[in-house]
Amino acid sequence: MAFKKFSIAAYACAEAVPLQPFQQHDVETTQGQISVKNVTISFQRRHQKVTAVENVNLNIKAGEFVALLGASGCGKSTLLNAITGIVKPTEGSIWIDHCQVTEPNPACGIVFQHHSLFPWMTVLQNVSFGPKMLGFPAARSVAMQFLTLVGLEKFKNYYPSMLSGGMQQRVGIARALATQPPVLLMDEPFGALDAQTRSIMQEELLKIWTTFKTTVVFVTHDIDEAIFLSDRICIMRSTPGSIKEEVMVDLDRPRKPDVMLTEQYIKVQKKVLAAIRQESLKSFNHQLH
Ligand SMILES: Nc1ncnc2c1ncn2[C@@H]1O[C@H](COP(=O)(O)OP(=O)(O)OP(=O)(O)O)[C@@H](O)[C@H]1O
Repeated sequence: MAFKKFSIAAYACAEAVPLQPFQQHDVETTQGQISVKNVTISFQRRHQKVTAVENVNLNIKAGEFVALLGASGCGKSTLLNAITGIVKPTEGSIWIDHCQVTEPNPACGIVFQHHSLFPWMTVLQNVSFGPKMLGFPAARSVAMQFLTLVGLEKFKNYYPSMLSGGMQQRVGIARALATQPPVLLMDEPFGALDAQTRSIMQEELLKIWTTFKTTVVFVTHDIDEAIFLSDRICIMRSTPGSIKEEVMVDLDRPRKPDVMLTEQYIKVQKKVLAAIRQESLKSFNHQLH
């Protein structure tokens, strides 16, 4: 299937041809390399300057699954929003495939905690909206492929309000992937789901990622979620937010929930727990004062 190159200037400068859908895991992914260079992000809050993120350096390989893990308020969402181009770094720069991010750009698909589907559109209309906007030929059939990928092809004519929370998030994932972005940014996408649905969605996400090997940056508070999903966990420290430690997750793939019972998993968990607990206590005390 051939797709037009994106016409939006921010993405066109990468001179990238969008990934083909259903790219296999064993095919080496070359797009979606992220480079965060000396990034500091400050906000003006009334008369006070708030530094949300300070001097962050992070390199993410094409096709890598990286979790940003940290206590509430440590700057995870701010960093993610800077990668999307929604927030501008006060200092430093962010690059995707050697193209500097200066504005919101279609190289990144985004999934938030609360789905941001258009309530007046059907599931299919929601998923085909992005491809249509980017001028893809056959936007509807591309959208159908991604709906099939998340197992919701039978619900194409439903409106979002007719779906469960887990189904709405699946539509959100299909919508984010339908423009075939080299990077998928996920901000606590399963945070509002119950434990059972969340666990199923994590497995589903890994299956989708295995099929469509995009780079994923996944924000979460949840240690087990970060370990189960990712190749690497970046643990953030608070006030101001920065990367305290990186932990490699060298567990075999494909992963099933029972990986959590293995010695190897518990070893990674202990490492992450030790780093995060120190930071959580610090952040909690800071919020109290
Ligand atoms: N637009 C803004 N204006 C002012 N301050 C902001 C803005 N966005 C974020 N902040 C501040 O920056 C800090 C980091 O916020 P951010 O939302 O990135 O943290 P987080 O780690 O994602 O938190 P949570 O896990 O609770 O969502 C917080 O102190 C927050 O109040």
